[in-house]
Amino acid sequence: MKTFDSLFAELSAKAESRPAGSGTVAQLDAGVHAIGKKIVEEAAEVWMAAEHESDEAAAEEISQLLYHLQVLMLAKGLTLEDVYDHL
Ligand SMILES: N=c1c2ncn([C@@H]3O[C@H](COP(=O)(O)OP(=O)(O)OP(=O)(O)O)[C@@H](O)[C@H]3O)c2ncn1[C@@H]1O[C@H](COP(=O)(O)O)[C@@H](O)[C@H]1O
Repeated sequence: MKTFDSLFAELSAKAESRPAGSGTVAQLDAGVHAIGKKIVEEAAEVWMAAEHESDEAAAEEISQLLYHLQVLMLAKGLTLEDVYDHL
């Protein structure tokens, strides 16, 4: 099963190797402003799913929000440690 850390390692490698067809590379190329808008959109979907949909739907939306947060971290050059320092 994929974890937060293993997904970050996977996305870091994609950012480095820039494989064709990667949505992550496309998002990184779109930049911080576009990624930030996606985060706000995904956060709203988490809220709506948690309040009005199934637990499974909420979990799926949460996974998408975590993914987009990681893309923003990569766009900003932030590491897991940079974030974990504040937990
Ligand atoms: N976990 C994710 C993940 N979660 C969410 N997303 C993206 O977020 C979008 C979800 O947004 P929405 O629900 O709003 O769907 P949508 O409106 O159709 O999205 P868009 O039209 O905005 O693309 C999906 O279309 C994906 O593009 C993800 N994209 C990739 N991953 C994982 O990241 C890894 C690398 O992916 P690639 O870079 O694409 O190879 C792989 O392991 C993937 O499983």
